[in-house]
Amino acid sequence: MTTTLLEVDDLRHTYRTRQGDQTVLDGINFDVQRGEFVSIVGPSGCGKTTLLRTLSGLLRPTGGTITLSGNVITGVPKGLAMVFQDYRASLFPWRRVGANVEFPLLGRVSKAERRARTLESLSAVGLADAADKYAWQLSGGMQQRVAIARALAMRPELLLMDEPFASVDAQTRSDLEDLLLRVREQFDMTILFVTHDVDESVYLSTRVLSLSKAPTVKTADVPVPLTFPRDQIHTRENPSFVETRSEVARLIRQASPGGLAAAAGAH
Ligand SMILES: Nc1ncnc2c1ncn2[C@@H]1O[C@H](COP(=O)(O)OP(=O)(O)OP(=O)(O)O)[C@@H](O)[C@H]1O
Repeated sequence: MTTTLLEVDDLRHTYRTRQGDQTVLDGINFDVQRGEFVSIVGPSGCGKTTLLRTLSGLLRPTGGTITLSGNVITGVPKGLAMVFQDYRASLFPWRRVGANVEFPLLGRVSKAERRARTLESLSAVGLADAADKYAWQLSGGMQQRVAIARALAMRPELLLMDEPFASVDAQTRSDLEDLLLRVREQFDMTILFVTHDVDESVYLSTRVLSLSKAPTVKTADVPVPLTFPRDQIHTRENPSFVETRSEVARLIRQASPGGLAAAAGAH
């Protein structure tokens, strides 16, 4: 039986600046069921980050409602964690890895529980031995694994990820994708994942939502007809993968005709 974890109803956001108003989200509707892995794709600047910021309670939308586990979000909700693209800005470089993972739990759970969760989360991302290192001593991919461990330690019902693998090299990215699928299963998490990468969206997800350019609406809700576990070679060769990736790529192209080439005036 599926149960709804997140409900987004007619979500709207207009930035009010000195240069004038800019409507970014223009009535977005979707639900996420518990256990789903939903990716969001759309043209650059369409408001994906704005959407995640409203979902995380960091930005109050100018219209619509967001409900998590039946509660309307009015501030930063419990049960939610977020991983950003820029791991350098999200970790404290001068703190040890263990202290970074533990940080959001301070004042929330007992010391023994913090220790246990930190160890479990770092083990899950393959960094149990790195707890005493400083974050600055780690590679980019390892730092992003620490950021994932920190999110896991919070035991979130919903994990929001904003292009988390966009700043690492291709091999590290594949490794992180597979790691994320493993920990999702181990921790029984629901994930909402923003990415620019069509292949990544299909590889990871149970469903892909595509957005138009701003003022932004949802243009399609594409189910991914692939089972888990997934495999970087075989899944990507699967005809269902190839077909779904073409569909998502077409949707993005339609949303942004000409793409960057048109924006740059290229022929
Ligand atoms: N704090 C803000 N004040 C005013 N305008 C903003 C603010 N944040 C974002 N915007 C504008 O809102 C629009 C959407 O930005 P947002 O970062 O949400 O898009 P995005 O889809 O995540 O972009 P990208 O794909 O390039 O990462 C952009 O035109 C941006 O300039």
